[in-house]
Amino acid sequence: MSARVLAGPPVAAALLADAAARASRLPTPPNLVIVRVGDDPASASYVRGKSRKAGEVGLRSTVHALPETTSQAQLLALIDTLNRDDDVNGILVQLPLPPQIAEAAVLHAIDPRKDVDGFHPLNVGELWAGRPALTPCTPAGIMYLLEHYGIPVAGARAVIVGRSHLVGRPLAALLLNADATVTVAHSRTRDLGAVTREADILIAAAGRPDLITPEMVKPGATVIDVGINRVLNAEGKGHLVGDVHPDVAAVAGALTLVPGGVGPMTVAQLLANTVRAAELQHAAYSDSAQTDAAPTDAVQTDLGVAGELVR
Ligand SMILES: NC(=O)C1=CN([C@@H]2O[C@H](COP(=O)(O)OP(=O)(O)OC[C@H]3O[C@@H](n4cnc5c(N)ncnc54)[C@H](OP(=O)(O)O)[C@@H]3O)[C@@H](O)[C@H]2O)C=CC1
Ligand SMILES: Nc1nc(=O)c2c([nH]1)NC[C@@H]1CN(c3ccc(C(=O)N[C@@H](CCC(=O)O)C(=O)O)cc3)C=[N+]21
Repeated sequence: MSARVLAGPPVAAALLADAAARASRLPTPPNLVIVRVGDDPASASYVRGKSRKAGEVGLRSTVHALPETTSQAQLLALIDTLNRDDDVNGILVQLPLPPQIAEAAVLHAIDPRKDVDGFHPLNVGELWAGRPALTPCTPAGIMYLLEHYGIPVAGARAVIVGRSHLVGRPLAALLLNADATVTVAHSRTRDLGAVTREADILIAAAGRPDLITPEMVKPGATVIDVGINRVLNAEGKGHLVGDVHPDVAAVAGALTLVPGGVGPMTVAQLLANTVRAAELQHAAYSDSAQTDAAPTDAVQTDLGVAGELVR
């Protein structure tokens, strides 16, 4: 048996085409600002990829590359400026940050309506309350991929390996909201294989090459590989592998590959979130114009969250 490959790029293209069409109906092209601190080459390369894709679908994007020595106060000052700038629709601060900057302080500071990563505590809370507004890109991209390929989620047993704020936790919320029965495993989980073998849908997001081996997978299960691990081959050349051993393809019913699986979905979902944020901001502005309220500043304080519930 050989598993069906759930390819990411064609599905990402469909999501991007939809985002581009929606963007073209807005008065100005949505504007995404990406902030990165330090000179990690992998991080710089992701950011370039996101920015290039933004241009391809008719969005504007700006990258702020700050030095490794940037203080927390300096980063917060930049975020404050971006929050106040009505021409900025989405703000993404690339993680991880250097040790002198507290991640939580930064994520709290971003205006929740511009929080295209969905990491602000308001957006996290709304997601867990079952009222998702702006949702984290990798988990939302995985849900889109499952839906596109017709993988049933309601009633399914879903097991996520990894509990990060970036992937594992928000994905658990999205799967729960979609009526899956969800288990979240992590490094302290006892007998990981016994847990993962229960899964109809198994998501590996641990950042450990070959963590998921064939005997850990129920025959016919759908396996989603989120891991991005740079490893050296025998000739000393670097390449990317996921968290799932290649032999899992003989057991699984369907699976994603690395590269070419979840990664492109993450980028596409980021741009879809940017368009969504811009749509909500424009709708809020025109609603307030109808009621003669004072422009933007008043609107900004009246609105709670970047979601459906502001309507
Ligand atoms: N494709 C994409 O678009 C994206 C890919 N990634 C990739 O996904 C992977 C995970 O990223 P991220 O969530 O940020 O990583 P983190 O390092 O923040 O979290 C890893 C999680 O995996 C758990 N874990 C680690 N080792 C094991 C193990 N042996 N058994 C069980 N659980 C384990 C950890 O457990 P504990 O909490 O106990 O420490 C932790 O919860 C990385 O490879 C990253 O590069 C990330 C974002 C986007
Ligand atoms: N605030 C924040 N938001 C993020 O979403 C975020 C982050 N920080 N920090 C780092 C992780 C990682 N991440 C990836 C995005 C795209 C690919 C991607 O496009 N991967 C391609 C391969 C790319 C290559 O070849 O290098 C693929 O899997 O096919 C991978 C990983 C987003 N992250």
